Amino acid sequence: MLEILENYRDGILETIFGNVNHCVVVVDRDGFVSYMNDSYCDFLEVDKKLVPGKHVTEVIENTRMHLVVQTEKEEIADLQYIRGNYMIAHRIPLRADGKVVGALGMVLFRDTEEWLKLNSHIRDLLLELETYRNQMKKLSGVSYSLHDIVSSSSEMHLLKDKIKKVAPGNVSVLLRGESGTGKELFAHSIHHLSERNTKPFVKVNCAAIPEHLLESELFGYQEGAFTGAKKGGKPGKFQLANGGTLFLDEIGDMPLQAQVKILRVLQEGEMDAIGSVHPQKVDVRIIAATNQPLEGLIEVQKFREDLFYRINVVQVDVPPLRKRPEDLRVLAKYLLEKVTQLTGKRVIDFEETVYDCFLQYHWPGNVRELENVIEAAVHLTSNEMIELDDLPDHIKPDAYLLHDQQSLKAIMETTERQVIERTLKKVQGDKTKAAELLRIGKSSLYDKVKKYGL
Ligand SMILES: Nc1ncnc2c1ncn2[C@@H]1O[C@H](COP(=O)(O)OP(=O)(O)OP(=O)(O)O)[C@@H](O)[C@H]1O
Repeated sequence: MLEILENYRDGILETIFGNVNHCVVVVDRDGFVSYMNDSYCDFLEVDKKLVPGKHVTEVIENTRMHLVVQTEKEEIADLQYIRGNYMIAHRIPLRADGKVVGALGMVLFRDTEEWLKLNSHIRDLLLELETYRNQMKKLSGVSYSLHDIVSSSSEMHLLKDKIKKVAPGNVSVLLRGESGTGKELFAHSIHHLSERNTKPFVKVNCAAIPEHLLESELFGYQEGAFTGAKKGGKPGKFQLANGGTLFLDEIGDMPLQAQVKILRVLQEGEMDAIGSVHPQKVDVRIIAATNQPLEGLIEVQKFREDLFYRINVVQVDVPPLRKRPEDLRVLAKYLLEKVTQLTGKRVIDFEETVYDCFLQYHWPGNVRELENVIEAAVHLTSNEMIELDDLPDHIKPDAYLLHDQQSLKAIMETTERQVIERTLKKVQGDKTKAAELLRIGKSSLYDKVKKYGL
């Protein structure tokens, strides 16, 4: 057996994988393609002879093969956004002599349509499930699950794994991260994956409710509690969420008085509606979110330390978009499809220069800002491909050159820095590849990386 494998390795690989309908790819330890079968080459429309030796990220859109070699963890039946649709793929680390030497990737279904066709017998089931899911969303107020969180970065992958682990329990979760990073999507997903998912998911935006109304919003009131109180009283968000999950968004803006009351509910499981003399039992799971440094608010006595420890049982940090450039392409495509479906306008993709521009911009408003930029571009463009001209000026790389009165040397250096930074991001920090792409010597690239502190 060993002899056959050693002498006829390529022939055997080709016989096993070459004749199957599935797409198969093998990469080495550094993520360079060692083998790709005919089905995969045909699907990607690439020349089979040119593929070996290329980095897998250059050949396969949104691939995670190079990451699987690093994480050494298999990914089974993962959804991967490619050529305008989701395909279903396995990625398995290849081990030899106790270490990972590469990875094997197999596409089980090239798109979700193929999956549905091949599985006509479960199609009805899927449709039925979808109907129930929609009904449940309406009943419980949940509109997103982990599947709706589009990403291809390892940071988000790890985060989703963490969510899957903490969701089933009853522990309080504190979601931290800049505005627009997707904290609310994670809150929905936690509820969706918990045993409480048939019960309500209720959101309170602590920053949007005026301070004097917050308490009655949270705890409700009894009839006649104050002048102007509604007949029959009004239930608060805690009562509405009973048995389910209460999502306290922007918890850093919660007034101190309301914080004391919330703490009591969390500690004793009971609350008082305004004007009521009898405490009421409530059972809610708390998920809180903030983009403020709560520790700083504790120091200036705007946030209670005891409440902080109660809600911060598990902390989930959602990274800003600029720290996960691998997500930009998949997110941009996903959001483009979302926007075009709503507007009905046919726009199919972005020019490569637009993706480059997205990579160099720092996205202070994160995914929400990306969505707004794409929405505006779809409205402005007259083409099927979004071009640089369709983007707002402030995110374009040359906006700096047009608006700033600086010396030519300073402008050239800024441009050089941006180009190097962008190229390094594109090749995941591989300096040899970056030097090749920029057609400069490796030592020259090292000097510039040092000079600009990249
Ligand atoms: N990974 C993602 N995949 C798909 N859509 C996303 C993703 N992340 C964010 N979004 C979208 O971006 C927008 C902002 O997300 P969300 O409201 O969850 O952010 P947030 O962190 O809660 O913001 P804020 O702190 O301002 O409340 C929403 O329209 C959401 O659907």
